[in-house]
Amino acid sequence: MRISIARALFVQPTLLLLDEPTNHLDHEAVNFLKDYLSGWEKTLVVVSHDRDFLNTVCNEIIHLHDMKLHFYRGNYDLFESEYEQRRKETNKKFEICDKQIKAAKRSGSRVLLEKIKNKGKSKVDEDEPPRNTPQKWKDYTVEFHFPKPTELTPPLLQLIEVTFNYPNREDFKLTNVDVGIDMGTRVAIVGPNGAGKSTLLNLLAGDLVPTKGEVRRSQKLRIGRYSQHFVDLLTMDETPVQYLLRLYPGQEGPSKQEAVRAKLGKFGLPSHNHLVPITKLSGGQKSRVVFTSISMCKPHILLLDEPTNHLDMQSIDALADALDEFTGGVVLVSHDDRLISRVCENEEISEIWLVENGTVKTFPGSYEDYKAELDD
Ligand SMILES: Nc1ncnc2c1ncn2[C@@H]1O[C@H](COP(=O)(O)OP(=O)(O)OP(=O)(O)O)[C@@H](O)[C@H]1O
Repeated sequence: MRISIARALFVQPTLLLLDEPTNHLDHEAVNFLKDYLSGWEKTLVVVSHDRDFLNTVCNEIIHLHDMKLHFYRGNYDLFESEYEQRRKETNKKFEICDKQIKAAKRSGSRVLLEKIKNKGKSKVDEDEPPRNTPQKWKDYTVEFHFPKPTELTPPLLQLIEVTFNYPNREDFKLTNVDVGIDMGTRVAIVGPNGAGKSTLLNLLAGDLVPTKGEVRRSQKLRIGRYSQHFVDLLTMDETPVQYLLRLYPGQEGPSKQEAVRAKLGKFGLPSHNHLVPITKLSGGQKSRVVFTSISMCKPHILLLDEPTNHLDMQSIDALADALDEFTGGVVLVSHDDRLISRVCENEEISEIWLVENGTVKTFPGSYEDYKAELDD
């Protein structure tokens, strides 16, 4: 990511187009990019889910809503408050019109009903308000949910005095790694790019085997994992419904297919995408299939590596809400400030693991303290 951004900036373009530029960048690199782009005098068009980044570099927001582009002046915070205002005003107009239509129907006055409903339209449909009468604002809702896991006796997962290095990589080694996860644990793994955060997560998951030391894992432990690797591993020629029914055939209810579709819908995958091959879905849509699958495996621990890279802001908030409610353990590697802040909100139950200089230490402070230390 650093290389492709450097390449784009180097040619000093008149129009700079950036698609999720903060994905994969560490805190320092994001700060550099924010400063650099704040002084950018030419045109910049950016797609990003990074609220803080948008607040710093943007002075106009284009919002795609209800199949139309809506233009807002100002940064993301201003967009958000104006959006909310537009939403409230639209719904208020809709409610007034709806009340008038209901009152006219009750009165039995067809003339009055036509007058309200028929502004600019010749045919009156009793049940459907015509398109030019005020419509209810089309809200976009998404709800993530991870079911309550069965209780297991602690410790759930432990790395004891672990050392790890990749074959033929003399320049990188993790040593003296001593960490543990239990039900209710909230951990954010932080550190610079290339420090070993994903490596640590892979050691916890059992995908990598320590060179030295011990891994203790509760026998019945189920782990839910998210990373780009898992998105790439989806079977692309299956539909989301086929894929999930193959993994989890025992669905309850009269229709197994409908049970799976209801879950996909909650995770924000529109229904017209449920029955098309996964290969035709966008990155964000594929990641919703992975999240649905994680939820269906009823995990005790969630190991999440950059889960927000393809998610929109509403979905990031929905993920944060779901993690908040989840009673199992959560270990998160993310460059998304907002998500880490949410996961580590309660300092009593959360920990920051700092991966740096070849080892892992618990940072003595909050995530805000960690960021302040980096900014000094
Ligand atoms: N499969 C592999 N084989 C050899 N070296 C690897 C492998 N995977 C990662 N590395 C190296 O191990 C080091 C740590 O990588 P890792 O992906 O764990 O870092 P990270 O902290 O997650 O980085 P980032 O923030 O950029 O995602 C890097 O130097 C990387 O080049």
